[in-house]
Formats: sequence, C-alpha cells, structure tokens
Amino acid sequence: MPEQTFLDIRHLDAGYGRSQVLFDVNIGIPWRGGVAVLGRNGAGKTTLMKTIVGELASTTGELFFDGRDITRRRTEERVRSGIGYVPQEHSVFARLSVRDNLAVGSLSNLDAGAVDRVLEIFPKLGQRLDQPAGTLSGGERKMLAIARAMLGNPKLLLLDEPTEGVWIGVIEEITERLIELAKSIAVVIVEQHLDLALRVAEYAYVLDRGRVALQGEAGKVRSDPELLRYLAP
Ligand SMILES: Nc1ncnc2c1ncn2[C@@H]1O[C@H](COP(=O)(O)OP(=O)(O)OP(=O)(O)O)[C@@H](O)[C@H]1O
Repeated sequence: MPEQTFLDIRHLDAGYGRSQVLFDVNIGIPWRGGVAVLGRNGAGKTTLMKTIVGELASTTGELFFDGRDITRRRTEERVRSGIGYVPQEHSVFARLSVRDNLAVGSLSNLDAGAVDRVLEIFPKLGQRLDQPAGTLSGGERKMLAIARAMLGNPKLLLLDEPTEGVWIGVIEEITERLIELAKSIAVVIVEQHLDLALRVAEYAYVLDRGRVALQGEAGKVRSDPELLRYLAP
C-alpha cells in the first residue's frame, strides 16, 4: 500500500443484492499521484468505483477519506468533500451545450477563472463551447466529462476507463493531461490499456474476481509474471 494514505479502503465487501462482487478489498490511495485499478472484464473495477463514490453501499468494511470515516456518507457529501467521479458510460448531457455541461459540473456558481483553467487543459472544448455535447466525438465527450468533474475541484478523481472507445491520437492527449493532473491531485484510473494506466499510475492494484490479487509499484506490477494471468479474458 502507498505510504501516505488519503483514501483508505479497509476490508470492503460490496455487491448487488445477494450477489457479492468485492471481497475483503484493502486499498490505499496517496494524496497525490496516479493509482491504477486493473483486472479483466467483470473483475469488479466499476463496482469498486461506485462504492468509493457512494453510489453503491458497502456491505462490510470502512472507507476513510482525508482522515474522516465516509463509510455511511451519501454521494453528495463525498463529492462535496473532494471526490470526483467520471463514470465509464458517456456522462454528458447530449442536448446541452459544452458550456452548459461545464456549468452543471461546477458545484457553486460557474467561476469563469476555473472554466478557463480547464479549457487550457482541454483546448478542443474551448472551440466547441456552444455546440451541443451530443455532437462531440467520443474522445471529446470523454474530455468534457473529465473537465466537468474537474470543475468540482476534486482532491481525488476517479476515472473509469477514460479512453474507452477513443481514437489512438486522442488517447495520447488524454493520457498526457492525466499525467499532468496526477502531479497535483490523486487520480485513480481504471483502464484496459495497460501501458496507458501504468504511465499515469505509480502504483497499481489488480483485481481478480473481486479480490486484490496483485499490488505494487507500477513498474513491478508490469513485470510481474502473474499479471497477464489476471488480465487474460
Ligand atoms: N447492477 C448490477 N447488478 C447485478 N450485477 C452487476 C451489476 N453491475 C455489475 N454487476 C456484476 O458485477 C460483476 C463486476 O462488474 P463490474 O462492472 O464491477 O466489473 P468491471 O471490472 O468494471 O468490468 P469491465 O471491465 O467489463 O467494465 C460482474 O459480474 C457484473 O455482471
């Protein structure tokens, strides 16, 4: 587990009704930097993200964020305390303009300075402010979803497959932005692209059937002979 822990997940069990998906998951996320959550389809990565943000209640275990027990806090409180979430599915309002989508992301009144800062990070969005978000490309929508989450000023940003379905050139652009972002806040990235994930992350957890099967420094996990076994379909 990374040394300084910002988000501390202890003995977490979670699932849907009677079907348990996560089993005794222990994860530590440091104050700054990237952490990757890897694992094959159905390993429980999205379930873990939903449990961290409070969309799904844990059945057992505890979550501490920034030194406080948030296990029983509602999603809104978790978001207000600094947890941002970019879900796997495209999470933009298709009929609203890019500008209005960004306004929804801002928790208080839209701060023009904050919008300018995210537009500096994602300049393509700045050229499309008045365009309905439904007309953006898949990659631009992902960028909009990330930009919107950033306007909530997260201290910890959870990204569930931020490059899924995105063209390779845009993947590179998003990766570079995430590497930059991870210099100032904590970034948790669920990714199918192993290389990308391990470029953003310094530390990685690999889930296998809902349990942490492997963890360690990104370089070590990458060269672990067991890794491919846990990622193979
Ligand atoms: N709403 C739900 N109700 C019941 N079971 C669910 C629900 N959502 C997910 N599951 C099940 O939980 C397990 C873990 O799913 P999850 O989406 O967390 O996996 P994942 O690692 O994110 O997979 P992927 O890489 O395919 O997105 C799967 O077996 C899935 O079928």
